[in-house]
Amino acid sequence: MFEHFKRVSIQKRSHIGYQRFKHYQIYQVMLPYSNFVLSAVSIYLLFLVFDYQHLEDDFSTAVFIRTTLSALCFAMMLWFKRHKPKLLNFAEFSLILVVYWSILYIGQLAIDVGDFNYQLGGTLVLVYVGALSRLPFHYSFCALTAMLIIYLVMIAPERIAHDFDGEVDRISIMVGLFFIATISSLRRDFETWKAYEQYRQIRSQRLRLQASQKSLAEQTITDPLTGLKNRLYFSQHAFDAERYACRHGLTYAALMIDIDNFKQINDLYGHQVGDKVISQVGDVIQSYCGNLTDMNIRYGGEEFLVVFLRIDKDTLEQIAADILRSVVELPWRDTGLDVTVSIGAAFANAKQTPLKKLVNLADMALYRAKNEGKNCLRY
Ligand SMILES: Nc1nc2c(ncn2[C@@H]2O[C@H](COP(=O)(O)OP(=O)(O)OP(=O)(O)O)[C@@H](O)[C@H]2O)c(=O)[nH]1
Repeated sequence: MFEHFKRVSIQKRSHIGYQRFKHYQIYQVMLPYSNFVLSAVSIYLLFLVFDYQHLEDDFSTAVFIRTTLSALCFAMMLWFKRHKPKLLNFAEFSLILVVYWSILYIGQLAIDVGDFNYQLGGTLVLVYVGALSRLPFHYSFCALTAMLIIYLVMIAPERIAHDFDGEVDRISIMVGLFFIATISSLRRDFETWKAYEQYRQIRSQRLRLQASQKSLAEQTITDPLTGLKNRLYFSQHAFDAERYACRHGLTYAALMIDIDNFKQINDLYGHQVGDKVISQVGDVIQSYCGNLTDMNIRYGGEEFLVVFLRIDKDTLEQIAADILRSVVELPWRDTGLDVTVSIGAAFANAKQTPLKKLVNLADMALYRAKNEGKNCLRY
């Protein structure tokens, strides 16, 4: 128990933690259970039947008070639920007090006609606060205290004058009820905190799981060496890209880029240097194509594929020329390592040529570039 108190007070001190708890209390506790308030209001309205028995001439006043207040409670709770759920605690707290006051007021009317036992309905409101309401403890405690005071001011003096012993009994029962309802509210608060703790843990586990699923999914479509998308990504998105290009009647284009004499680089300088070359060529391609496409793929070992859905021939040629030049200018020159790439390009109308065929055309053009001296662009 002490541990629980300590934990609650530590969490309450942390402002953000407390704000989150408040949010939980409103949206996960108060909101779903707010219809209970309406059932309590219905019971309050049903007491009209007894008003008729007890009040004789003042019956119409009671009818007016009960119907007006019930309508107000219904309307207010529904309105707050819909428009201002954050104020639901305050709304229920106010309604409890107004309803309690009205019961005692009707009780006073009964006293005026000589009936001293018609305010006991007020104790049902105390029971409601302890047993049914989902108000946080500080609201419940304030409401219970206020109700006790209202009773002591409005009803107790007249009843003491009428029946001292009976009223002392009644007040002691009310005080007992006050303590029981207070303790119930406190226990409810602890349970809410506990439920919130569990909810928070489950939620953070779920978020962690979602994040790791997302990063795993990202990893499966990303090439770890270059950070570009891999062939799996291409096969997953090729159909959508093709359909989009067809629907919009686009002429799409593909560049197939392959590092020249790469086996030799591996053999002469080792695989680590080979990896660095692949990674740097990937950076060059990304720097020229990244803004124009998200189909920037490491297609094979030292082979890259770029698909453009909207591009004109001049821009494509400019990009290819920039890539050829930038790869040659890579800082490897100082080490005596010559890095160049060959590029095959293809253009096609999406309605007539499937994307797979476009890629084949680019591949064939790459083959020509390799055969015609490498370090060049061919169609
Ligand atoms: N370091 C490294 N080498 C790789 C990787 N993937 C493939 N390779 C190597 O790349 C080389 C490709 O060689 P080839 O297909 O003969 O092509 P090439 O030597 O570039 O010849 P051309 O394409 O005709 O210019 C092979 O030796 C593969 O082992 C990789 O991720 N890292």
